[in-house]
Amino acid sequence: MTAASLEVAGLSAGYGPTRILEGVSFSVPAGGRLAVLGRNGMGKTTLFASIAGQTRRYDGSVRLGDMEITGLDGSARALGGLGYVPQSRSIFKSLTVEENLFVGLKSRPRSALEEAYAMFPRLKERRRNLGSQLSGGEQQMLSTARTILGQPTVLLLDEPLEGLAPVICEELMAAFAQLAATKAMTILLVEQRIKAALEFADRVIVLERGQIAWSGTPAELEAQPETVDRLLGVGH
Ligand SMILES: Nc1ncnc2c1ncn2[C@@H]1O[C@H](COP(=O)(O)OP(=O)(O)OP(=O)(O)O)[C@@H](O)[C@H]1O
Repeated sequence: MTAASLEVAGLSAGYGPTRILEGVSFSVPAGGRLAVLGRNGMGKTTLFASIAGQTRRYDGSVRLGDMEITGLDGSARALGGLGYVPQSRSIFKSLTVEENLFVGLKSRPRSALEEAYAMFPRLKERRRNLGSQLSGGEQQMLSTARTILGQPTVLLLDEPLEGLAPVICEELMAAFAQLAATKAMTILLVEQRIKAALEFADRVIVLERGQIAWSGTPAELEAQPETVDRLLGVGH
């Protein structure tokens, strides 16, 4: 698998009559790592859900590599190579770890499960445990691994570190960095833990009320503490 570029142009989207995103445009080259930052409620999840085809679109377009995916529904976008790991860590709690991973395999051979276990050895240890018996960090690993088994060309990770202990955050970020280094997929990351996000990314966009308020490199953002305060709030 090789990574695909992602191009979002003039995207306005929301829920029913409620417009949340207004004219959002950015692109990520194949193999790029983009951090999407912003305070609570600024539209980060809505952006990912819109790229994944799960909101109402009013205007604009989304391209995945050479493919225009604007008119496709969520499952067609997934088949086209878009991997979405939502904030809710949607795993099947009444299935075992391994059964959850089978769902991600689609038509791939069972042996491909080893890719998931190599990325997250904890999942192998717990492969016969039910989803409901996993810690928050393990649920995040499972949700991510299941999506990655589908070999997406663009991967959206929505707040993977939310509510996790620092040691687990480090483990997850190391796995994401390893994945990014393979250049097998382009990765977009929404994260409230700004330091971790900036260490991971090569580009950053900051959302404010559904629009892009700032974009640049992690080093540029770190050199502008007033921008960080203004757009990301005190305490980050
Ligand atoms: N299903 C929905 N229906 C209507 N409005 C929604 C829905 N989901 C989110 N919103 C609204 O859209 C706006 C943006 O929310 P969104 O979850 O995209 O923000 P966010 O930046 O991801 O926030 P957080 O960091 O808290 O996850 C908020 O005002 C929110 O109340």
